Amino acid sequence: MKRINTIVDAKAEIEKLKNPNCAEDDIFFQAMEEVLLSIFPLFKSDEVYSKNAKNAVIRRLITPDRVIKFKVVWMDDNNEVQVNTGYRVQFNNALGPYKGGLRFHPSVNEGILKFLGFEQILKNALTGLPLGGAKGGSDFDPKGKSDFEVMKFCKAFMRELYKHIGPRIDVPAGDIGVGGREIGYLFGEYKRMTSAFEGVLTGKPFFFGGSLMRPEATGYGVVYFTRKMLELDGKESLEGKVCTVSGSGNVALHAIEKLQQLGANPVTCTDSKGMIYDARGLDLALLKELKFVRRTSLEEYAKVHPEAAYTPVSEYPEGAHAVWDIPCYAAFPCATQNELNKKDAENLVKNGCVSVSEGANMPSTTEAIDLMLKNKICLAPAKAANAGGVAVSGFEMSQNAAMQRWSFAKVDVKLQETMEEICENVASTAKEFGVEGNYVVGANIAGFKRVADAMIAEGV
Ligand SMILES: NC(=O)C1=CN([C@@H]2O[C@H](COP(=O)(O)OP(=O)(O)OC[C@H]3O[C@@H](n4cnc5c(N)ncnc54)[C@H](O)[C@@H]3O)[C@@H](O)[C@H]2O)C=CC1
Ligand SMILES: O=C(O)CCC(=O)C(=O)O
Repeated sequence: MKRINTIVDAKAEIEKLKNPNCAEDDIFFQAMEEVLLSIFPLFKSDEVYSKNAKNAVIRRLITPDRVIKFKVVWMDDNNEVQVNTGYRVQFNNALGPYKGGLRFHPSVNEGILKFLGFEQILKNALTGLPLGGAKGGSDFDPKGKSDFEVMKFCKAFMRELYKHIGPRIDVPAGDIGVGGREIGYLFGEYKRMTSAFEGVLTGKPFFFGGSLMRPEATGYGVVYFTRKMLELDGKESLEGKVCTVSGSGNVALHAIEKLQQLGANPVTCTDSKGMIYDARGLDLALLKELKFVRRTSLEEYAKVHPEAAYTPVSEYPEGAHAVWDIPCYAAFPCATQNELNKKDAENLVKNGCVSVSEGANMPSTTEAIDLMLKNKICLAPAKAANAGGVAVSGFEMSQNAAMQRWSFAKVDVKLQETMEEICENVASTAKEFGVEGNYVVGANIAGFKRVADAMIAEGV
């Protein structure tokens, strides 16, 4: 990359990196563009990054070390053969072993995993732990599959993946569609294939090496980050405030749990079919039963609580999402990428929302981010706000390596410290680069600098 003097130079260089023949890469490009444009102040102020083209840090950073793609063949309950595609994108290991989740969802393709892997590099750097960045998964759809089918798929998936991972090489974890159940099946097969009982996956069930609090970590971490961000920005705390949350999976339900513990009132959650709005406050025990045990739709919630409103996705005007139209003090998008668009951001601003904290990876579109920042919403970007999950994964790796088990309280204290340190680091980086209060730029610069310095130090 040539020397970049202006934002126009930066945009022109980024344009050259686009792959016009691959629509799947659009989402990866969205993630990359957000980062590269927002680290522009760094290029202007620090010659190591802007002038030292021999290191080609940007080109090296945006190109995955390798993309592993494999066939997964398994038998369903009718003894029919099923074929899926499996992937692992090992993106960058400048700071430590490749680390990042596995996603099982029909939308999974190489572009989505490249976007998630790229974000993971900078997120992992922000934790301060020795972790590189990776992501993987499959287009397998766990919805409607029996427990036995999920097990057979996981085992077939690991029979290919095990060749490429290891506790000092690459340590996968969960993401959408992959929780404790799936990690348990994957770990069982890894052990069978290698005879090694080692910390090769995180998010394991507690009885064979999982860390206490890993299931809660991402959702709790988002709330800890938000609490600190509001304090630093001199805003009122979350106590007694109405909050809106999207999603109803691992991240969303644990964010709701922590919000309730801090005295806030989370009133919404969503799944791919619709939204629950319960103004009296959500019945979390019921949500956990519906989503973690019965694995069923949110529509069931309204059958138990007819006072709550259920809005199916189909009933809402095109281009906006019902959940972001509910007035709130703080919003927590915790479902999936690009679930909060410009129209949604306008609704949040109109209704006086003070902060938006991204529990999901890249839930806000570029236009939504611009609009929220322009309107002075405190925006906690995913790579900082949801880093609690991978941080506790890092703690799980430490416990496994030392053959130790830490208490829930110990992990909780370390998680709170980590989220507060990330928040302070991001806030002070933004201030240092003249964009005080802009956590998006602060997170991108702070994460990028740590990885880039390691890449420059290791040479080409
Ligand atoms: N599990 C973890 O530790 C971490 C997860 N994340 C991110 O958080 C988000 C949620 O992940 P999890 O809660 O772990 O997954 P999950 O599988 O437990 O739940 C997924 C959630 O996303 C919703 N969802 C999925 N596709 C959707 C769609 N097309 N439209 C609307 N809703 C949809 C589901 O209804 C569900 O609420 C994802 O963006 C994931 O990458 C980020 C950091 C760590
Ligand atoms: O725990 C991990 O290794 C990764 C979690 C993850 O996939 C994420 O942070 O998006």
